[in-house]
Amino acid sequence: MDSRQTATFLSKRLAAAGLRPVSRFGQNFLIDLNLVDLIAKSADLQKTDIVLEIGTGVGSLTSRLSDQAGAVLSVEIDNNLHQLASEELEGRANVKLIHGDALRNKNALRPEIMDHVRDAHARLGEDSRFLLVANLPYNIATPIVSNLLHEIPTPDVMVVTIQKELGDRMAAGPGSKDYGALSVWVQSLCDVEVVRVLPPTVFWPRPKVHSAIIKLEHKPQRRAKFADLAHFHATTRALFFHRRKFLRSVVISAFKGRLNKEQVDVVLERLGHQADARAEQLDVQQIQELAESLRLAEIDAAE
Ligand SMILES: C[S@@+](CC[C@H](N)C(=O)[O-])C[C@H]1O[C@@H](n2cnc3c(N)ncnc32)[C@H](O)[C@@H]1O
Repeated sequence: MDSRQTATFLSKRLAAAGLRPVSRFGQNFLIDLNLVDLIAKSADLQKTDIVLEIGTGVGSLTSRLSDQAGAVLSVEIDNNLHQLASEELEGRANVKLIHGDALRNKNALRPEIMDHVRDAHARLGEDSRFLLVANLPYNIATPIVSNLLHEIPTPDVMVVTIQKELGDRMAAGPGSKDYGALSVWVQSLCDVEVVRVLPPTVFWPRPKVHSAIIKLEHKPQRRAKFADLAHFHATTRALFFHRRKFLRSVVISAFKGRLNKEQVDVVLERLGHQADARAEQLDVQQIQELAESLRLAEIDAAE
């Protein structure tokens, strides 16, 4: 089927069930089946892999994942689509569908998700890989990826279709307008690769923006360097919260009540940051060093 035929098929399939795509749920279905294959292929799936998909839709990517992986867990917020996908995927013993919001709130996943992943790990063996492979709804792509990086097990690989602009932010380096807390957070733990930029025409209905298939490869040796990952993430977000302000005043206000101005100055001077430095000029390693020095200064100050 070419893209037009797939779009027609999908719209008929939904119409037969009395449904139409719901824009608030980011229901832009991938209609170029070669790209559905490219997403699955980029994950290089094996029969011992556990795959999480957020946004089952009508189950087209899910069925490919089920063919190639050991276990697939797919979450869909829309009850109508969840029902359609359940019919579509019936009889696939390695697929578990969950109906509900994949997020408990902006900062946490639905707890059931990781419970299922850990169960699958116990079944398939501790050496099995855990992957996120999904055509993500745009509005929750950042919290899904960011929150998963806090989870244990952390996905070994994430292959996701997201808004291109978000992919640019994940991959950006210092000095670029896209560089920010998300770039630092993601690159501190993963290698980031833009696999393919996708025009709106490969989706039905067409979104207003370009998308991209992004591959994130988790690097456990990078993670092992952090004494307190949650503190690092919170500090990174605070450092980029007021992009135009000087680093010194950003740090002073972010650490108010924890470090006084003199203590902040000691840290900044020791790391060689000038009075007019801004967070966006510091590379990932410099942000890591700054966050860790601030954490240690905070512990000293509390003693
Ligand atoms: C971009 S579509 C992808 C659908 C399908 N996997 C595909 O590739 O064509 C995103 C899907 O995520 C679902 N969704 C949106 N918000 C969600 C949430 N918070 N939790 C779980 N699923 C969600 C939408 O209903 C929609 O089916």
